[in-house]
Amino acid sequence: MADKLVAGNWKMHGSLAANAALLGGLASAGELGVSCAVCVPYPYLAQARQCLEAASIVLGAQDVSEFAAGAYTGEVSGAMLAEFGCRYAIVGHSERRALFGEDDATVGRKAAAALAAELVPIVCVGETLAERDAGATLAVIRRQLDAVAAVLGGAALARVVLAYEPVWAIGTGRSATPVQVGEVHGAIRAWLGERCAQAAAVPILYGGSVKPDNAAELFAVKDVDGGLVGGASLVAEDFLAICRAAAKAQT
Ligand SMILES: O=C(CO)COP(=O)(O)O
Repeated sequence: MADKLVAGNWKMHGSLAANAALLGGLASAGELGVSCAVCVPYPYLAQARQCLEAASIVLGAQDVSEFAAGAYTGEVSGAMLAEFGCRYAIVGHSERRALFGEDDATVGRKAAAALAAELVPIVCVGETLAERDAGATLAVIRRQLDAVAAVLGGAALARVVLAYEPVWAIGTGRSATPVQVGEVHGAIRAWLGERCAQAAAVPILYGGSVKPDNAAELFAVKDVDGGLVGGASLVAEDFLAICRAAAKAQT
């Protein structure tokens, strides 16, 4: 079985001083026994790269432009991120969808742009509470995934990471239950199986209030290949505890 992947999403948090302490804590942890990434704000990529040079933790960005280059003020291309040592780029995070108007098609184009720059897109999908209450969870996720597949095609799905992040579980302290997570991850795996020969090898992460005290039970769920961690990734001991829980779940 491939290593689980734990990716921290710092969101718009940090400062040079705070990052130095956090990254120093991560770097001093030694071998984690799991694949691990931190997705930091753009200006801190160079700092994170330097601090994590000797560590096995890799870098990611939290977004990427759908465009390769040109007159797109404020945008950052995949090639730029690759130059700064990024391996991953989160695309379609629910905060980008809800607060910055990214629609399903845009998310698909961003995933394609990441792949074109040889980055691995971490494609986020997830339902709102209203959608869950209306019984629309799987339909919403299928719609979001279909839009990505429409741009990428089936074969390229083998090169992405998917992340199920129920919107109602993000930053709320209310994680989805293992049963809820298992149902959606199973549906995503089945969706992959209809499109991609390597469906079993595509990592499907869970995100939404992953903490040290619930990580083990979430990572034990079938088809959960790791986590996308927000708030807890800002505290070195918490993030490392989550990584250790993932490593343990592999064995
Ligand atoms: O949005 C998330 C990761 O991308 C999850 O955030 P929290 O872990 O803070 O709930």
